[in-house]
Formats: sequence, C-alpha cells, structure tokens
Amino acid sequence: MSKAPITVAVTGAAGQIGYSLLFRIASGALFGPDQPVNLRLIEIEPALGALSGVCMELDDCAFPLLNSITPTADLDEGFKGVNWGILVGSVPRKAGMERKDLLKINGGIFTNQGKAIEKNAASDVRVLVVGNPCNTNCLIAMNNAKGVPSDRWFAMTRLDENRAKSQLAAKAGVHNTSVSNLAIWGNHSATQYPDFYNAKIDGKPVTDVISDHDWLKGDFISTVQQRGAAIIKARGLSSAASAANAACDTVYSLTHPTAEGDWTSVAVCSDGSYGIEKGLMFSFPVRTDGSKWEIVQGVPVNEFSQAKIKATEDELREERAAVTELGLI
Ligand SMILES: NC(=O)c1ccc[n+]([C@@H]2O[C@H](COP(=O)([O-])OP(=O)(O)OC[C@H]3O[C@@H](n4cnc5c(N)ncnc54)[C@H](O)[C@@H]3O)[C@@H](O)[C@H]2O)c1
Ligand SMILES: O=C(O)C[C@H](O)C(=O)O
Repeated sequence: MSKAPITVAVTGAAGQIGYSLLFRIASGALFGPDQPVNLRLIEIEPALGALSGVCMELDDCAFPLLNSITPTADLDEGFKGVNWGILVGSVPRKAGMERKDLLKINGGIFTNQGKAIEKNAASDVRVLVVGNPCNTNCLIAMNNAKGVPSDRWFAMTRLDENRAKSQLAAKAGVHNTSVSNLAIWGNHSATQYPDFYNAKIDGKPVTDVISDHDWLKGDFISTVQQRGAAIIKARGLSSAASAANAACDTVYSLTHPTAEGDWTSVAVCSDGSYGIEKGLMFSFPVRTDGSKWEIVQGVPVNEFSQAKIKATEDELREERAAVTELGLI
C-alpha cells in the first residue's frame, strides 16, 4: 500500500445498505484499485453486536485495500479525521409512507452527526447523505456544521438517475450505457423530475429516439418517482443493494472527471441556479474535474420541465419549513 489511506465513515453500518456498501468500499469501488481505505463504522449501541459480525466478514474477505476497521457508537470517534462521511443510518419507510413522513423520526439524527462532523472530520471532508428524506436530512446536517463549507454536502439522487436510464434504455431497446445526460431535478421523492427532454440515447435526444412521448411524460416519470415504493411493496424492505451501488457511483463520479459533454445527478446546496431558492439541497445536473464540481449551466428548461421543477422545489421548501419548526436547523 503506497498511497495514504482515505478514511470513510459509514453510519448505519449494520443495516441493509451497509451490508452491501461496506464490501464495495473495501474492494476499491469508490476510489480505485490502488487506494487504501480506513473504515469507520458507526452504529447505535443496540446494533453493535450485529456490526461485530459484519466486521468479522470484512476481515474474512482479506481485502488488500482495507487498512483498518473501527466499529463504534461514539460519533467523535467515528468521525475523527474522516475524509468522506456516508450517512446512511436512519429508519427506512414502510409500505404506504412517503419519505417525508420520516422527517420527525430521522431528522434528529442528523443534527448530532452534523455537529460531530464539524468538530472531528478532516479539513477536506465531504459528506453524502443517503438516509431519508435525504435532501432535507443533508440540509439539517449541513446547517449544524456551519464550519464545513456548503460545497462539501451531497444528498443522493443517483439511484433515481440509474433507474431512469434503465427505464429509457429498456423502452428504446438499447443498453443502459447508451443513455447519457440524465438529470434528476429536485427532491429524492415522488416529486422528483427525471428530465427526459435533455437526456440522450447514443448522442441523440431521447425524444427523437422514443416516439411515445405520452409514455415519457406519464409512465416514465411516475415509474421513476414510485420505484422505491414498488420495491418496498415487492420485497417488503426498501431498496438496499441498488442504493449501495448508487452511493458508490455518486462518490466515484464526484472524485473522477465527468465524461466530456455529460453530467451526473446529485443534490447540492442551491446557489440560485435555475431560479432554485438558495440554500435548498436540490438535485441538479452536475459535472466535475474530479476535485471541484459545478452545476451545469444553460440546460434548456421548457414549460413542462419548469412546472415539474417548481413542484419539487415547493416540496423541499415545505420540508425545510417543517424542520425549522422542529428546531432542527
Ligand atoms: N437516497 C436513496 O436513494 C435511498 C435509497 C434506499 C434507502 N435509503 C434510505 O437509507 C436509510 C437506511 O436504509 P437501510 O435499508 O439500510 O435501513 P436499515 O434499517 O436496514 O438500516 C439502518 C441502520 O441504521 C442504524 N441507525 C439508526 N439510527 C442510527 C444512528 N443515529 N446512528 C447510526 N446508525 C443508526 C440502524 O441501527 C440500522 O442498522 C433509510 O432511511 C432508507 O430510506 C435511501
Ligand atoms: O423509497 C424508499 O423509501 C427507499 C429509497 O429512497 C428508494 O428510493 O428506494
């Protein structure tokens, strides 16, 4: 191991997503095949027993890139010197719930974690929030860690991007790698807008390749918006392996240059781009050179898209008002 290890904290490490995610991180899926990692695995006390089993399994993989494993319920220990924090730990929704129903249940977790990150993490820390409702949980953590610059905070909409690409590819009868420029706008919720107008299939506009525009404007959008609920209904549990995969994709995409002309989707702190209220954690088309990211400017937004983007922005404002009222920010 020649490079200095990157230290990654994962909360909710003994949960469903953790069980997929940790093994991917340890095998090099985030930072590449020559980058060692330290894992800080954060759980609540009652889950430490289960976490010890996960640690045994990590040991039993003998991963060449895994430098150290620290299981803990102590936030100061867990976030000490951390370069990346992946905040998964929180309660998932059950059938019949919307993700925002989790605000009261999960919101409080992210105040303490934000404070602990500000106090303990490395000066280059970056944080990806996965636990739902992820946009607003990220807003809570960020607002409780004012010393960490706002461009370090991300909430995950990559699962939605991947779902949307897969749906478009299936409809067009192509492989999902043919689909590019798929922006998810707004909230990781049933109001998100998967923007097919600007997406491309083999470099051509999706609307030229897929002639069924009613499907694009109707079933395509609702399938992506409702995919999480469909999985809960089918599995009796919320998505886990695909969520862990999307977390790996997100960190990889934020730490490696974006392909020429393409973008990826992730919720970031709005700077007012596209008229979105500053300070909301809003999913935009984003590109990066591997270290500094930017919101892609000048993506055309027609009347149809504008209405969808407004609806998801309104929902995020409502969620922010709710957590403000709860005293979480
Ligand atoms: N953003 C997305 O695309 C996306 C996708 C799938 C799931 N999720 C969300 O991810 C979260 C986790 O899902 P899961 O299936 O792994 O749930 P899970 O119930 O299997 O695991 C959650 C784990 O978090 C732990 N936990 C609870 N409170 C904690 C705290 N304060 N600190 C540290 N750990 C804590 C629990 O002990 C548990 O082990 C849920 O909120 C779910 O809705 C988000
Ligand atoms: O839908 C959920 O509650 C879990 C997750 O956010 C998902 O999109 O699969």
